[in-house]
Amino acid sequence: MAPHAETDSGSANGDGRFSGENTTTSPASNGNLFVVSSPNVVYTDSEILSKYTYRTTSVTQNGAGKYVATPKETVYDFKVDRKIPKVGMMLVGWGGNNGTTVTAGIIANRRGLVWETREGPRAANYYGSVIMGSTMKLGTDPQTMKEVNIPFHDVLPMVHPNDLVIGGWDISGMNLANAMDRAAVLEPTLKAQVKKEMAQMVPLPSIYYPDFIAANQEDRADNLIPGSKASTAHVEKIRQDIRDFKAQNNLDKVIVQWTANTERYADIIPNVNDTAENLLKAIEQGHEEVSPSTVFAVACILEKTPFINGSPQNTFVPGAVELAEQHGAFIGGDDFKSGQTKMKSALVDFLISAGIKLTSIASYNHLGNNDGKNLSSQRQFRSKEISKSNVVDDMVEANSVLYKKGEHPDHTVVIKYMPAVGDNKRALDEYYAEIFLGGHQTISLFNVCEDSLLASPLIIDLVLVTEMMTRIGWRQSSQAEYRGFHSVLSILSYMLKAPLTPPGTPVVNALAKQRGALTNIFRACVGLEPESDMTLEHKLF
Ligand SMILES: NC(=O)c1ccc[n+]([C@@H]2O[C@H](COP(=O)([O-])OP(=O)(O)OC[C@H]3O[C@@H](n4cnc5c(N)ncnc54)[C@H](O)[C@@H]3O)[C@@H](O)[C@H]2O)c1
Ligand SMILES: O=P([O-])([O-])O[C@@H]1[C@@H](O)[C@H](O)[C@@H](O)[C@H](O)[C@@H]1O
Repeated sequence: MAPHAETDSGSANGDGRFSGENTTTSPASNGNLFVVSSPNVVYTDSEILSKYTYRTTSVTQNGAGKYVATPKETVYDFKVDRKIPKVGMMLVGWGGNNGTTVTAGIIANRRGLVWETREGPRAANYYGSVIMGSTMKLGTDPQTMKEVNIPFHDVLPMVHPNDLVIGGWDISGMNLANAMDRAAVLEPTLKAQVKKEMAQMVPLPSIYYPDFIAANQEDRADNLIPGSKASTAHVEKIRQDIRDFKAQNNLDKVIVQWTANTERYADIIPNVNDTAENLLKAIEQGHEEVSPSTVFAVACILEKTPFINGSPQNTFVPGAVELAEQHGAFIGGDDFKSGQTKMKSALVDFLISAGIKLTSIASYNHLGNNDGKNLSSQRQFRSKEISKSNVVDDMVEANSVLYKKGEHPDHTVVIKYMPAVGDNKRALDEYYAEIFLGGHQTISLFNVCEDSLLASPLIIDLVLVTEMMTRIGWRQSSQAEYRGFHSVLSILSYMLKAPLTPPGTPVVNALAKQRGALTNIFRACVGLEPESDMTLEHKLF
């Protein structure tokens, strides 16, 4: 690859900051903060081209049953489209606690709002967003030997959330200002500053198949597309809604997220939803087992609009995954990982990788929002119980020193609906473990999660990362065409409880590994090695 060249429109300033072009209204999205000086990285007006050597270790077993570890190198070419597009975020369940909260939060940030609270003034921020609120190590200053860390958002030319155009659907026709009041999440002094704008926002009518969510949701359902089961007409209506939203707002692309109620699991039925062809036929025939979320997924796939499932149900039945692969459309899920489970995946990772034998997890919470009301119905709770329970599997299976094959900690999940606490979920967890010489360690946690304020930044991260993935191409040899990543975006796993992965690939739930994958894939796209904590430069001199 030719030595890296900076074009006039993207040149390093005197201080080495790279002032990229295609700036938008938001300062933080104003190109990259840095430039990579490498023969493997080329900056053009429209692209970042990098050659990346991916180093892994292939492990086999020899005749004597001994592992043989062989270092492997694969050279990839990555291409990043540097033009930051105008992006729409369409939420299914826009009138819910998460939908109203994330909408108010983006408006507050866009306008730089400050509001009074009992503890004094508070200013809009994106805390809790890994992309907007965290940093990554770029490298080390050779003079000072100190780490240089940059905002995560600056590693690639990503969209700024302030620039997102927001819309969506809800079975409740309440405008966003009244729905924000219904959610009872935000301070009145903040609501007062955004309610005028939000009162103009009214969710599009949506599809409602009563059997998939709790019966106690029926009283909200006053904003419906006719029809109480799947149909091709429903798919086409949703596709048209997406096209209309894109045209009305002059958007380059749209990302759709499901933040509507948790549905019951759909049965996987041969000749119904097991293949793409059967699923489309089942929808055409109005099969009762096709859920609203799967209809939305199919509509988005056919519209080549990325679709992310923020709830725990099995939206992506095998036929939906196959359809996404056939159409080269991005899908991702499942179930935002906001508070109790995020803590669990970090704590379990720490305990087991410290050689402490976790033997039981009691995971209880109660909450009083509409999500909790929906989950008070057993079939909807079951969807959540699955996503909250499976999050430790990979960490347990990876440690054969502590756990025999098939052995795992006891794990129970309890969720109770207690209206009085509203959106401020109380999570009570007990982690019980065996330690040295028959000892025990008991960790009890009381974790008050303001659920929508924790989930809303994840909705933003999912949109920003998904949109970025639509602008990244890869190939394995210079003769090949660039392609997109696999349709199933497992790179999103850090934000999700039950990560969806390409068929046949393993699920990684360990939080540090998930963040490492996100960080290092984005670094690779600008030709940088994975973050290494070896710091040999501080040890070998
Ligand atoms: N907030 C969190 O911490 C968190 C974390 C993980 C997952 N989740 C999941 O996110 C989802 C939303 O959470 P929430 O607190 O905003 O719930 P919510 O009940 O306040 O909002 C859900 C919204 O979806 C609407 N809806 C239901 N069915 C619909 C359909 N078919 N089409 C369009 N709209 C529909 C409802 O009217 C409601 O306004 C839930 O499934 C929840 O389990 C939330
Ligand atoms: O905090 P977390 O484990 O990510 O998950 C939350 C659950 O604890 C809560 O009971 C449920 O109502 C929310 O939708 C969310 O799933």
